[in-house]
Amino acid sequence: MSNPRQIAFLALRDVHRRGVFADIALDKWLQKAKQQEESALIPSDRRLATELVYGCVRRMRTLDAIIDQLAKKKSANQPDDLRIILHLGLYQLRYLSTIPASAAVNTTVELTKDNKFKGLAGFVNGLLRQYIRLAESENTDPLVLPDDEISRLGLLHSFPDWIVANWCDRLGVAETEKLCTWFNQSPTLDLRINPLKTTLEEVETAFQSAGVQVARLPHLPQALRLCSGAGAIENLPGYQAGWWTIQDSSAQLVGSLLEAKPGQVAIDACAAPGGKTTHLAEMMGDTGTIWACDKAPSRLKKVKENADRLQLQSIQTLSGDSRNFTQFHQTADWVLLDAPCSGLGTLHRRADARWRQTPENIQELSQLQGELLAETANWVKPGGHLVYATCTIHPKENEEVILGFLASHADWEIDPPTTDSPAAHFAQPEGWITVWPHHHDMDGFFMVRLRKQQTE
Ligand SMILES: C[S@@+](CC[C@H](N)C(=O)[O-])C[C@H]1O[C@@H](n2cnc3c(N)ncnc32)[C@H](O)[C@@H]1O
Repeated sequence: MSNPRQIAFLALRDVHRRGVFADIALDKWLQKAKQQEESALIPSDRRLATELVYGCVRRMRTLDAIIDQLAKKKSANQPDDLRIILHLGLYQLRYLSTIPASAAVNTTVELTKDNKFKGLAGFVNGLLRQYIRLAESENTDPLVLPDDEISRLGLLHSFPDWIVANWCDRLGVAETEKLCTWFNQSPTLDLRINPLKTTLEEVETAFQSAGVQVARLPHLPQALRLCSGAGAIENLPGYQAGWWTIQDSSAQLVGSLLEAKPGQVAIDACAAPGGKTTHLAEMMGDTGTIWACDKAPSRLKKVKENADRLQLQSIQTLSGDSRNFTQFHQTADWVLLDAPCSGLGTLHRRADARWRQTPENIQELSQLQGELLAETANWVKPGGHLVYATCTIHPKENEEVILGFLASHADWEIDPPTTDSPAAHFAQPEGWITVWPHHHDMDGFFMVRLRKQQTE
C-alpha cells in the first residue's frame, strides 16, 4: 500500500468510525504501509498523507458545509466512507495549490472505485467538478457563508461556534479571524537549550553544520526555532547528549516564572512528560529536591526517560492524584501546577482537539483545576511561590480559577514577573500572562505566579 491518499482514507476512517486520535491513526497506517512494502513511503508521499489526514480533520466543518451546498444529500446523510472520500477530494481542491485540480479529481474518483463505491464514482466526479466550475467561473468562493459573524468565521475557518463566540467576546471579530487563521497553520518546533551541557551558540553552530536552519526567538534566551524540515528529532545534533529538549517557547516562559535557586525544594504537581520539571532541574543546577508528580504512571516514565537523556539526577517521581499528597504540606519553596486543561491554546498541534472539547468539558476541567490549585497551594511554605499554567486560552480555566482561589485565600497574592525576566515582556496589568498565538507566534498559554505571605 503505497498510495498516500488510500493511507489517508484508512486513517480518517479510524478517526471517524472509532474515535481514534488523528496522529495515532495516521501513524498506524503509515507503519502498516511500511511493513507491507518493506520500505517506508517516499518522503513526499508521507508528507501528503500527513497533510491530508490533519487537514481533513481540521477543516471538517468547512468541507461538510461545501458538501451540504453542492449535493442533494447533506454530508451527515452520506455514507461515512463516501463523506471521507469527498473530504479528501475537496480538501485538495480548496487547500492544496500544489496539486492540479485534474489530479485531485482523478485520484479521488479512483479512491471511490477502490473503496466499494464504484457506482458513485460519477457522483463524486460531478461534485468535485462542480466545485471547480463555481470557483473558476464566478471567481468567488463556492462556499456560501452566513451573515452572522460567529457562524461565518466558524464555517469558513472550521471551528465550532462556541469556541469562536468565546474568542469574539474577548478579541472582537477581526482579531478572532487572525487567531483562527493562525490555528490552521502547521505547528513549529522550538528547542530549549540545556545550560548544564551546552550553550545556545554551540547548538546553533552544530545545527548549521548539519544543514538545519534555526532562529533565535525574541525574549527567550534559551530558545531556538527549527526553520527547515529537520527529519527525525533523535538524529539531530546534541539530542543523545542531552543538549536540548523540544519545548514550545510559551512553555519555556512558564519555566522562566519559576525562579527556583539551587538547593531549594520544588514540586511539579502535574509533571508528565517532564518538559517543565527538567527545565526546573536545569535552572536549579540539578541540585536540591525536585518532585515530579503525576496521576498517570505510564506518562511519569517519560519524565524519567527525559531526565536520563538530559543527565539530570535531582528529579524524583511520585504517581497519584495530586489532590491527595498531604505529605507535601508546607514543604516547598516552589510549586508548579501545569494543570490538565482543554488545550484550546494548542489547536494547531492537535488537529481533532477542536471537535473533542465542549463547554461542559471546560466546566469540569475548571472544577478540577480549582481543586488542584487549592490543594497544591498547601504544599507551599510561607513566603514561597506557586506558578499556575495551562495551554488553554479559555478564561474559565485561567482567570476565573485564579480569581476564585484568591477570593478564598487571603494570604496569597499575584507576584508579577520581575522586570529582568523574559516573562515581563508578556505580562498584563493584572500580573498574569495570556499568550495569544496570533500576537506572539507561540502556543496559546496562560500563566501566573502567586506568592504565599510570610507568617508574622
Ligand atoms: C499539561 S500536562 C503536564 C505537562 C508537563 N507539565 C510538561 O511540561 O511536560 C497535565 C498532566 O496532568 C496530569 N494530571 C491530570 N490530573 C491529575 C491529577 N489529579 N493529579 C496529578 N496529575 C494529574 C496528566 O496526567 C498530565 O500528564
